[in-house]
Amino acid sequence: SLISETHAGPAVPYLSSLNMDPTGQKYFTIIDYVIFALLLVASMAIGLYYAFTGGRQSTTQEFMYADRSMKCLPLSLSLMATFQSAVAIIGTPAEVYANGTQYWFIGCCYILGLLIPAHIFIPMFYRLHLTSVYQYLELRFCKAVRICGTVTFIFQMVVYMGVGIYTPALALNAVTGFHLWGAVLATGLVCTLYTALGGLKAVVWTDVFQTVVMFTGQLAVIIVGVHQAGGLSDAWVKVRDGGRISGIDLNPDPTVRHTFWTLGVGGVFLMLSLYGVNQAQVQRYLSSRTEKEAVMSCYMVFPCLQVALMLSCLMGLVMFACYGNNSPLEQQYITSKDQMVLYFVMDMLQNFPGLPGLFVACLFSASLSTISSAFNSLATVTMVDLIKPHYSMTEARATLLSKMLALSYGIICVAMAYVVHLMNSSVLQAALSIFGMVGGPLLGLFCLGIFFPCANSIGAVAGLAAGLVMAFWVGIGGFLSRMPSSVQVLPFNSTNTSENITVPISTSIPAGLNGLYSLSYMWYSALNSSTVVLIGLIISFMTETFLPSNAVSPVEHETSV
Ligand SMILES: CC(C)(CO)[C@@H](O)C(=O)NCCC(=O)O
Ligand code: NA
Repeated sequence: SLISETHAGPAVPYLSSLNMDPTGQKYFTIIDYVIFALLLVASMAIGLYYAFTGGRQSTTQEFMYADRSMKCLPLSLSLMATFQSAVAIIGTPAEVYANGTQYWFIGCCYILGLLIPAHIFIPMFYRLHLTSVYQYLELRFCKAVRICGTVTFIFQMVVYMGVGIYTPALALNAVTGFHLWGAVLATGLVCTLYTALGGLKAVVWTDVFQTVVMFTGQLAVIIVGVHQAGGLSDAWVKVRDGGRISGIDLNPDPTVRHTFWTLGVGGVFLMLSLYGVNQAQVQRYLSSRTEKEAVMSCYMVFPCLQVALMLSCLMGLVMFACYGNNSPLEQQYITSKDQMVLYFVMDMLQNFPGLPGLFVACLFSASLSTISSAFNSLATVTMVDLIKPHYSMTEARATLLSKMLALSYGIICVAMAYVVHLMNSSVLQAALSIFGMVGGPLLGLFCLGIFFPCANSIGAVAGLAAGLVMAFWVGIGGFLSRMPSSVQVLPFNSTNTSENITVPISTSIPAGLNGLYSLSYMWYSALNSSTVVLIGLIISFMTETFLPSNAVSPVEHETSV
């Protein structure tokens, strides 16, 4: 069976430190399993519904772009759900518990991070009537640049999918003994099936359903948690006295992980790469009935994201109100920060049968909605950018092939989960770093094309390559140089967060390379996209000057806009 109720001893070594109640109260009850199963069944049912209604997914237009007939409300929920996975649900509360509400200021970057896509990227892409966002790169530069863009995107989403599917399964396994690979396979299978059968319509409508489950689960845990902490005012006093309510940190030092500048300004570039030029999102904009509706759906993402952010930050505060500085991590009931939330849920909600199940459904909803969007967008770009230009085929065959591609990406996703299993990092920072390291250069490539008419194809390819090299150099260099401290347990026992900050300050003005390596991961998008633009411009200038002009052949720039 997929779900085992007993622990596999040696496969999960840290379970011995879990201090399991001998009566087994931290295990799932049958109601919890039923609720989890219901989530999978309902998602599957939505997929089947769209497989057998409408055009029955018989054209690529329907499979990839929902016949370009979507309305703004479902689209906005789906846009939010795409990059809101179990990573955010688990990672944000753990971050807020340990370091206070500073991370909440990331909400500031949503303003420009959505206004710019709504008024610059969406109108342009929508009017070009693109089949994939990378087609723009061919219109602006040449086919080679398009293929580079597509391959970079595939890489980004495949890695991200691995993190997305593995995170909830791992946390669940560590805290409840829920079978790790059973959970990975169950979600991978269900998600692949409804995506391959129901196309974008199924993906969007399951996203809507899953968003509701996600918000409900979080809200339920917060309400019960506040009750357990002794009510609202008691909870507030505890988090305030524990120093978890952070004021705005205006420290301009770009190496400090979370300040107003890294989150509010660095975050804008992150948002642009996700909500401006990422195929998963652009596909949704392109599938709306009108351009106005596409812009509206982008606007509507703002309140949805704020609600999601608020719920996950509140969860961290409630956790602090319940545990104070006696974190389960410190007590060694768990082994990593990412297990905190589930431990909290299992610990506090024991007497509320069904609630742990609802929260697990919430976690998996968050991940299913992310992975399904990834499958669909990956199948789309592989078909439209890599296969169709080279092989002519009938519509029926193209649709069948797209469905097969969605299935294949499902298998790749499970394989990636295994790769992530071999690595070990804080999931929230890992996911946001991937966005910055691979999404950042892609953002730079689009900006080079859109804002700099003088850039040419050679410059674009060279710029993208330089951006990716910079990304991996700084990203991996930073990861390795932080290795020792990232393994250490954070100082939970200090009562004041400002004490946590003063420790590293003495060594925080490193020279040369170390300075670059200690750059906050929130600046990765900005750094890498600027690198692409800068190198792209320099190389364009050099090739225009030193090569005969017909050697670079820049294509007419956006004549149709
Ligand atoms: C990407 C943002 C900042 C905005 O959508 C947020 O949803 C987030 O922190 N996501 C983390 C990655 C994830 O949840 O998979
Ligand atoms: Na999601």
